[in-house]
Amino acid sequence: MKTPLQISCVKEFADYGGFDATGLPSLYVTRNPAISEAETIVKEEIPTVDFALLRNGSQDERLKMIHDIKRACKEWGCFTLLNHGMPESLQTAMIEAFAEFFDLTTEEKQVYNIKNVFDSVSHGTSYSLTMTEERYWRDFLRIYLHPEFNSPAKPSGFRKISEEFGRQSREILSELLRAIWESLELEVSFMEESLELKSSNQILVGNLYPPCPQPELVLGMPPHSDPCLLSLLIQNKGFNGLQVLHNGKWVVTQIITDSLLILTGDFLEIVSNGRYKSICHRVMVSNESTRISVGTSLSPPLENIIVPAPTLVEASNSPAVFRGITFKEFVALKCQNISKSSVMDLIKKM
Ligand SMILES: O=C(O)CCC(=O)C(=O)O
Ligand SMILES: [Fe+2]
Repeated sequence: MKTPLQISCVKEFADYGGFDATGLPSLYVTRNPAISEAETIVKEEIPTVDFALLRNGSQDERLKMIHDIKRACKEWGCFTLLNHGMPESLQTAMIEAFAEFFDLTTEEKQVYNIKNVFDSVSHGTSYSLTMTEERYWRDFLRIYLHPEFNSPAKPSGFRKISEEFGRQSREILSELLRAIWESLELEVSFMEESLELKSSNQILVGNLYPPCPQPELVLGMPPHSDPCLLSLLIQNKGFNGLQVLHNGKWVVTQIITDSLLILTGDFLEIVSNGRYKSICHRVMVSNESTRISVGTSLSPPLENIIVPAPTLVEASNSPAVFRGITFKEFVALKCQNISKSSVMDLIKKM
């Protein structure tokens, strides 16, 4: 029989129930309840943006949305997107398809065991690839969807659903990026040329957080920011595990079915020369329900060197805050430096 530590994924570990007798292995203990109690966790409303008004509203309505996006990006780094047009049935089907993948046998999933962050389809556990001492209560399946489409062979419906989910979310994220550009008073052509939005890198991730017997001691994901321009998140009904850091307080997000949650990423911070910061977020887990979240993000093509937008640098009369960097190099750096500030510091110009 396998002992808990020979079991590599949280799902197997939770299904196996080995911790009942042995307690939670110390490597999963990533929270100190005494420190956690001192933290402020609040339920504040995060800003909302109406996508229908951005797309089809009058000129005034559209301008108001650009203004709302600017405020949300500056003051929060996230917003709830309403009237986005993605059918609820497609969101549910995507979550279900990931659930079916996680329910495959260990042998079936093993084919995709992660070896490299750039693997086109990879299954793994915890947060960082470089297996540190700490483990997080999360299994994941990550897929590079665009410019080349990839999919696991099983479950059988996965390919079709992820293709459609990817296409619709890419359209939404691209439109939002254009609006973000406008909010920074940047030429959209700059984005088309230097960021090559048409061949942008789209990644799809499904996260599984099984119930944990001692949720107060673990984290599903540590505080982090996403290495992308912008990401979109949905989750299954039930436990609201995602928290975003806002003015020094952790705010519990409520991802409701008819809305999408949008988060700013590190490359938006780089391109905007620090005007829009990437948002720091973390994930809590429940002792009762299994949480599944699905995120998809747009990033610049792997090999393009991305610099802070020159017009923003000129306009502010101050030098560029960050050096130019490719997505590929940035992700490699990020894998070695989990905390966000250290990675951003590494690429800051002196
Ligand atoms: O599970 C969530 O809500 C967030 C997942 C996340 O932060 C990520 O995949 O980067
Ligand atoms: Fe994230």
